[in-house]
Amino acid sequence: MARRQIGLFFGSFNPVHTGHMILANYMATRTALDEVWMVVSPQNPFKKAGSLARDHDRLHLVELAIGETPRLKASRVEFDLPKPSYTIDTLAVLRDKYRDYDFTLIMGSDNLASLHKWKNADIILRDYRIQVYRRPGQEGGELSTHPSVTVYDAPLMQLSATYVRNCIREGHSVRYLVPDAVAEELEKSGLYR
Ligand SMILES: Nc1ncnc2c1ncn2[C@@H]1O[C@H](COP(=O)(O)OP(=O)(O)OP(=O)(O)O)[C@@H](O)[C@H]1O
Ligand SMILES: O=C(O)c1ccc[n+]([C@@H]2O[C@H](COP(=O)([O-])O)[C@@H](O)[C@H]2O)c1
Repeated sequence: MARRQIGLFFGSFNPVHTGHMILANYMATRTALDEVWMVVSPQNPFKKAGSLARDHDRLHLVELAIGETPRLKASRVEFDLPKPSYTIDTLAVLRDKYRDYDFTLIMGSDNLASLHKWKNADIILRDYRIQVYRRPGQEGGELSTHPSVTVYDAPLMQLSATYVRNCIREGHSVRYLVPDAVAEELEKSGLYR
């Protein structure tokens, strides 16, 4: 039987937005992947924790965003690992736990451009395939042509979690910037206000 192909889309998802969902769904339905797991990272090693909502709140929003969408899943695997969240360590845990699955990384071209600074980047590039999604105005740098990297052209959306957080703080609507269920929950909970 063919091994199940899982795409891992790591992110702070602070909060998850429509750009993330377009990317996750594109990778899950238009490439050789069987599923995409959206892995919520408690703490990106490169980002300040300052405006970061609680892990469980961010995970809940990702679960709401996914709803019943086929092939998409939310993962909390990093919640039980040391912080900050080093991707190589998470990959080792997942490989060990799911021996029948093949894991591929999914990332935006902005993250590819700084991948060389990640912990054990050389091992990540040697042992894993990486599916990259072009982010407006952000090229992936030299690694775009690495043999482990495939760059996909998917619909572009100029949107960031920072922009969504700023909208909320300034009292503007985020409807359509995030999935409906996420917009409702953000309004109800007062998160990022
Ligand atoms: N609009 C977008 N379109 C496609 N990919 C995106 C978009 N925004 C973020 N990504 C990708 O999603 C992943 C997780 O990103 P992250 O959670 O940091 O979102 P972000 O919107 O960039 O957040 P922030 O503004 O807080 O830095 C990264 O690989 C990033 O490249
Ligand atoms: O492993 C590393 O060294 C490393 C360095 C920078 C970022 N990452 C991971 O990359 C993912 C994307 O982060 P973010 O905040 O841009 O959504 C998140 O899971 C981080 O933990 C991982």
